[in-house]
Amino acid sequence: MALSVLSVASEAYPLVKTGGLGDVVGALPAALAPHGVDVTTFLPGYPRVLAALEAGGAPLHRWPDLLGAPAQLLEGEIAGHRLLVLDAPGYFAREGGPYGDPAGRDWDDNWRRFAAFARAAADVAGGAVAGERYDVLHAHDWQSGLAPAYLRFAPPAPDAPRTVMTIHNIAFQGRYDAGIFASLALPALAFAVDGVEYYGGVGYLKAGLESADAITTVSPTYAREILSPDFGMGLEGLIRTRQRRVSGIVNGIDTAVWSPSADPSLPARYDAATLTRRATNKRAVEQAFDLDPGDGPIFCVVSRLTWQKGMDVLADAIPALVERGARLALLGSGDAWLEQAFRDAAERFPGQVGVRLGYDEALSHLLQAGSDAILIPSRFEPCGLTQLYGLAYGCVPVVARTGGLADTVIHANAAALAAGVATGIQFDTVTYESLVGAIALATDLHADAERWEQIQRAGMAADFSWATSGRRYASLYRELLAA
Ligand SMILES: Nc1ncnc2c1ncn2[C@@H]1O[C@H](COP(=O)(O)OP(=O)(O)O[C@H]2O[C@H](CO)[C@@H](O)[C@H](O)[C@H]2O)[C@@H](O)[C@H]1O
Repeated sequence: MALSVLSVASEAYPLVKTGGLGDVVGALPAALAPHGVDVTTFLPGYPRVLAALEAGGAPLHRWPDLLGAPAQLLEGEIAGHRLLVLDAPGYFAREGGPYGDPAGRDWDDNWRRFAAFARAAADVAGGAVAGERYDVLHAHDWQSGLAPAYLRFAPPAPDAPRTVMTIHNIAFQGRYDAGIFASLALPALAFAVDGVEYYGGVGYLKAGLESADAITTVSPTYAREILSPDFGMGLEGLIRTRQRRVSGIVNGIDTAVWSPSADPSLPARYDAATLTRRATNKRAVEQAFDLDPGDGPIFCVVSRLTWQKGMDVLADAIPALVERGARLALLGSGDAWLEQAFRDAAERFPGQVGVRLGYDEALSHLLQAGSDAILIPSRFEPCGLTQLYGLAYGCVPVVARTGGLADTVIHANAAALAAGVATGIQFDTVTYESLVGAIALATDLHADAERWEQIQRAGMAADFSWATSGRRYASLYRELLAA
């Protein structure tokens, strides 16, 4: 019998995406359908999510007072799969992004917005909404972290769903003052070390990790790394005590969106047998980033510009990159001082460094299809998707050996090159020396066209579709139900 899952998240591509979370949540329904799992996605009713719903559908449920504001439940579709939306204008009818105003400042009431969202998700999955029944509630990241806690502290119900909490990014934890607890409508006993209490305040991700039946993160290496203080960011103790319930399931890529042979954003489509067509895309990258035309390698970056992503080290390495005859095309947005550092670099090296600050989905596809290599010097990376897109597009990933980057790229050492299995370049520790060393190695390998093509082809032949990981999530859900 088909198993039903409510996938609860603050983003899902193509309706709302600020990063990898959106990609993964958007891909899960199609990834799980072949394994007999029906996924319904549950999203907050941001203006662009509501705009995508067909007008006129009657609400499935109404909350007169959901932690302080009225709300209703609407139904729609996302990429051919079922979608539920929490329409709560008091919380979500705002200009700006999912988490902050148009200037990028976080909303002051995020704690209440995502508590209300999680409360509603727990109601939907827990049987409080007529007609809705789920075997599993799958919560993603801190914005949904209270949902497993609301279910856990609800009165016992015979067919309560099992719960899964997935960590996409442990750096964002949803940590608030103890003063908000009274407004969360949880029983007093929930404010405890093994409940939602976190270092004297309230922790949303912590609450989910403590309450869920299973914890997953998005690569096996990262699942091990978060047991240590360097990567656990304060949650390592809790994760260690629940270690038996933790697993790492690597993200796949949505091949309906990311296939160079069928990508509508590309001037020239291609596959592993027609790699020479990438030259047309490379010319388009040069134009889009005001780079001098040339045969030397173009390194690209598609990233949030933050400390996590090692962007400060990259900014330092730009002169060395240019000195080796390479060019850089960077698309990203994030911390103001990093944006400024890259603007300065583009001014200092016109024709060699091109920078586009902002978010541009189509341009991110072009960069993967026209650049020679993608630089990912992350200090930590739960899985990473841009290296997977790079592999699929013949844009060779140059990555720090951490988290999912370590799990998905085969380093071009002599043995891997001789065996023809190398798919990219890895380097240890995110320092200036190691990054410049990796850029130098990539530039040298690129100069040997035959060898470079072998690396590109090996990456393109690797399977990062959802086939394997979809099966692993389905088995996890089934194990929880059998337990
Ligand atoms: N300026 C821009 N314009 C257009 N597109 C841009 C962009 N900046 C970034 N993107 C896109 O956003 C996504 C980023 O995904 P990642 O997985 O690389 O990192 P992120 O840290 O957001 O995700 C977190 O969650 C995911 C999902 O689990 C984990 O893979 C990851 O390790 C974890 O940090 C990619 O689709 C990328 O192309």
